[in-house]
Amino acid sequence: MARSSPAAEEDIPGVPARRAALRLLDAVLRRGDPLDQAAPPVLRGIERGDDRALALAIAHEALRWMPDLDRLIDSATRQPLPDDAKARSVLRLMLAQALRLGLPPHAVIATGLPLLVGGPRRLAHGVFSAVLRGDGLPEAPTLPHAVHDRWSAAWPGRVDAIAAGLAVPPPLDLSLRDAARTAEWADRLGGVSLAPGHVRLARSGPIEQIEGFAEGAWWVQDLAATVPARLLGPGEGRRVLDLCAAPGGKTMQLAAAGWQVTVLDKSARRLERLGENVARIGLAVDVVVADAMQWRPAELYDAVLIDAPCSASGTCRRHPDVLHRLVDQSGLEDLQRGLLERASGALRADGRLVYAVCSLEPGEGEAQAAWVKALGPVPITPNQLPDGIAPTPEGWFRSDPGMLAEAGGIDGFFAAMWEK
Ligand SMILES: C[S@@+](CC[C@H](N)C(=O)[O-])C[C@H]1O[C@@H](n2cnc3c(N)ncnc32)[C@H](O)[C@@H]1O
Repeated sequence: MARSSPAAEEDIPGVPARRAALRLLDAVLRRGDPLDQAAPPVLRGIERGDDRALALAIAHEALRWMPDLDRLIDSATRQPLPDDAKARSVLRLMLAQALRLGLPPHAVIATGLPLLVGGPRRLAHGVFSAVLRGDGLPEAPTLPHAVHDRWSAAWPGRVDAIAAGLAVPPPLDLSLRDAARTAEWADRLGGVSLAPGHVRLARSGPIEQIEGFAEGAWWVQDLAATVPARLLGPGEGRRVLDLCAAPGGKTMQLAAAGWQVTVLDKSARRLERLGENVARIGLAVDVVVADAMQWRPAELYDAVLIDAPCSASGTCRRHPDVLHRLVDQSGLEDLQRGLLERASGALRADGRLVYAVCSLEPGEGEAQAAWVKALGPVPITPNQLPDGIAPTPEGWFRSDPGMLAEAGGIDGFFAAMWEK
């Protein structure tokens, strides 16, 4: 049989999406790029929205289940493929499609093997078929070794629940512009609410098609990420500094709650997105593009919210790439302390400071909160948190992806509050 040329294979429908998924995997594993950052240039050449979504879904599931997929691959080869072998990556993607996305094996083979032009296609075909004849994946993904060891030490007894929380892609959480209409929107969208101003939907797909998007009735935001702004309560026209604000999830909550918001971020590009988001919701804020470590406020604020840059490991349900990119956090931890000092300086007397990170690393959360000595702690109360989550004994908020399992889970987050 004549071998088909690479160009002809590229024409097979579905191959470009798989090729894009392979490039995404490569960007994360080889270059350490965040998937969100790698995706736009990789997906730009793919015309159809559903193909772009498929490429992302394949990469997500391969990263979410990678240690388990690797174990299955190794169980079906006499000589283990090197970690960075293209055939291993292609097999991870093929198995993620068959075992996680439920795509028919013949379609997976037809669109997967063309990625191995001139490579060990026969071997890949054999391994794929052998794995499909086996027991498949466990109920919960196995965490990469380094992550498992670190979280076992940090959260004794929680690591299995955290891994179980990663087993399925999370639901879609919406924050409402008008929290007084929570029951109405939950009903209209067929969702459930776990806190005022929050609606959770089981569905995924293009968010633009969900009712209320065009009129700016809501924005997408994980339930855990809504806690820091909730802690500050209604603004009643008072002034808040939203430090490290882009792309603006917490900004919109604060503005919708009646705060006069000044947002600051060092990324002009991310602030552009914040501007679009805020405009869609019909809110207005003052914007400062600056490095928070250099900027000096002209006046003091009634409140400051720091949503500090961090490892983002708490978002591993939505962004499984963070499991494979976790690096030395010491630089970030220094920056977080610097931001805490700067923020205290921007607060007026009696002003409140909230510090938050979407991290499961205690060094970025609990240790930073314990380090703050110059301000008076304001313990978080149970009614400030979603039902089912209690404040820690120190009066902080700590969530992890194993919590609220029956209700669809929650991201890992930390928040603490002080008064000057
Ligand atoms: C966790 S994200 C903020 C998410 C945002 N608060 C929200 O709710 O949508 C952290 C942000 O910190 C910004 N950032 C990092 N270092 C900074 C610095 N030194 N000064 C100002 N912003 C910084 C990043 O550009 C990024 O937008």
